[in-house]
This record gives sequence, structure tokens and C-alpha cells, in this order.
Amino acid sequence: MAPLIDPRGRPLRSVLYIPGSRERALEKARDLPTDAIIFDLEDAVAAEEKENARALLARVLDEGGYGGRLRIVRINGFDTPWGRADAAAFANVDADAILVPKVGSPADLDAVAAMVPDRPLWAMMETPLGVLNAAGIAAHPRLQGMVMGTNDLAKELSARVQPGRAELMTALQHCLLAARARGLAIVDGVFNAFKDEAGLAAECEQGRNLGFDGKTLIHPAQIEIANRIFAPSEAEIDLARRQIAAFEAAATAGQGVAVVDGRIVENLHVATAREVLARAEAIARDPARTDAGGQEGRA
Ligand SMILES: CC(C)(COP(=O)(O)OP(=O)(O)OC[C@H]1O[C@@H](n2cnc3c(N)ncnc32)[C@H](O)[C@@H]1OP(=O)(O)O)[C@@H](O)C(=O)NCCC(=O)NCCSC(=O)C[C@H](O)C(=O)O
Ligand SMILES: [Mg+2]
Repeated sequence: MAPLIDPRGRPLRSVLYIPGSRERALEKARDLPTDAIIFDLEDAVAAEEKENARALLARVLDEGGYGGRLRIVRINGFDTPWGRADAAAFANVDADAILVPKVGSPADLDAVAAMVPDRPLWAMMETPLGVLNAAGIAAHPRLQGMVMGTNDLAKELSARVQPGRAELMTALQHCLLAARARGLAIVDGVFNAFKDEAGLAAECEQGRNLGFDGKTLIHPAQIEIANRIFAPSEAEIDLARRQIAAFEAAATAGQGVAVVDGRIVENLHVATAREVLARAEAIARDPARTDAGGQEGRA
């Protein structure tokens, strides 16, 4: 079954990367309507800034103020000079998950899991080996979600990605299959041209149609578009309510199938309709404003 809301019942429509070295952006994010944040120590942080960013991010997370947004820390890889120190530094910091970059196999997750015993892990799916091993990675007992890394993937494939992303479709769908087979969350890659609203909207529509829970973003101006497109529309909510009502009426009359708008409604459609309503309710709880328990105010 597709998560579409994270294991704590929160939506994942918008997942904003923030460079761990940018204090102003880290502060600003406390008031942005993003569903989740990736606090980045990897590619968004220059080598000479890595250690400062690690210390800054630990302090900022300790201060809190991110409400019910899912807080994910992307550490550096263990094949870099910073990865193990990142894992050690964030093993006990108040974050919701650790995101491991360039995961090639479950062994990469084992190495991080051994150093970070109490946090769920997420995996960046962004290398050819990682995509080929997606089923094994998704089966890792500590894994909660996947993030498509479409920039690195395009680089590794030597792909020239065009609008419509046909060049990446095999990888995107392979990872989606792996994530859904294990009931994991999975979010789409970034759209680099952050001033191109129409281009972002088209890619969000495509990602939503494919089945992603949301989109990773690089700039605050992208949040509203992702939030809108990955949320159930009024028409979808209305249809879901009518499907549930029609199916329940049919069941009361001893029938297993109802008809709504000229289409059959069976129990599997009702399950999807209930997910649509659950997602709408999770969005209405507003993770940017409330903590994971639904209480208002800064967490
Ligand atoms: C792309 C940017 C470098 C643009 O930054 P900037 O020039 O500062 O933009 P603006 O002046 O328009 O910013 C306006 C205000 O918004 C704040 N801001 C900007 N970006 C963010 C952000 N990501 N989160 C929070 N706040 C942000 C600015 O501070 C301004 O605020 P104010 O001072 O109040 O006016 C920049 O957006 C940026 O660095 N983005 C993130 C880039 C990043 O994280 N890249 C790595 C992830 S992508 C990736 O690696 C995916 C994967 O691995 C793959 O392989 O695909
Ligand atoms: Mg990457």
C-alpha cells in the first residue's frame, strides 16, 4: 500500500533541501510551509564548510522550532572524510531520520545503522548500482523512505535529460516498485530551474501520476506548487466520499460492487478512497504549524 503520508501520519508533498551551512535559510525554514526538510551536509555544502555546517546544524536542530515537519539530515558518504563524523554527531541529535547519499547496496545502510542505532534511515537513490539493487535496499529493516537523486543519476548515466524525463523513467519506476513493494515512502528528485514555475508544475504532475509521495525542492518558491499538486484536489476528495458512501450502501443491500459516475467501485477502490481522505486530513493538520502529535506551536 502506498504511504503518501509518512509513518507518523504526516504528508510528504514538499521536501525542501537546506544547505546545513546557510544559517539564514535554516532560520527561515521554521516559517516555510514545507512538509519535510532535508538538512544537507553533503552536496550543498562546500568541503571547507563541512565541519562548521555540522556544528551549526546540530545547534539549530537542538533549538527546534520546525513544528511537525519531518526533519531529515543528509550526511556525507562513508567514502568521504566527513561521513563517519557526521553519523557520530547526529546519532543523538533530535532529528527524525538520517539520509544516506549514493546508496549502492544494503551494506551501505548497515554501516550507517551500526553508528546510528535509534534513527530511521532514508536512502538516496542516485547511482546505477543503487537503482539495480533497489529491491535489496528497500528490504533493509531500518529503511523508512527513498529519495530520488536525479542530478547524480543523470551524471552517472551520461544522460541528457529532456522535459518528460524519458531518459530517467526506468530508474524512477524501478525505485518506485522497490519502495512500494516494502511499503516505504518515496519522493521524486529536484527540478533545478527554480524560477521556472510551469516546468516545475509539469514535473510535479508527472511525479504525482507515477505515484511519488512528493517532490524534493531546492528553493522556497517551489513549495506552494508541490503542496498543491501532491494534495488531493477537491474533486478527488468529493469522489472519494461518494465512492465510500455508494459502496457502503451497496454492501448494506448485499452487493459487493457499486457504481459511481458510470464506473465500478469495489473494495480496492474504497481502500484508495480512504487513503485520499486520510491524506487530506493529514494535510489539514498542517505539519508546518503543528507537532507530530497534532499540537499547535513550535516543537
Ligand atoms: C539555489 C539557491 C543557491 C538560491 O539561493 P538565493 O540566491 O539565496 O535565493 P533567493 O535570494 O531567491 O532566496 C530568497 C530567500 O529564500 C531563502 N532560501 C533560499 N533557498 C533556501 C532553501 N533551500 N531553504 C530555505 N530558505 C532558502 C534565502 O535565504 C532568502 O531568504 P531571505 O534572506 O529571508 O530573503 C538556494 O536556494 C539553495 O542553496 N538551494 C538549495 C540547494 C541545495 O540544497 N542543493 C543540494 C540538494 S539538490 C541534490 O543534491 C539532489 C540529489 O542529491 C541529486 O543528485 O539530484
Ligand atoms: Mg546527489
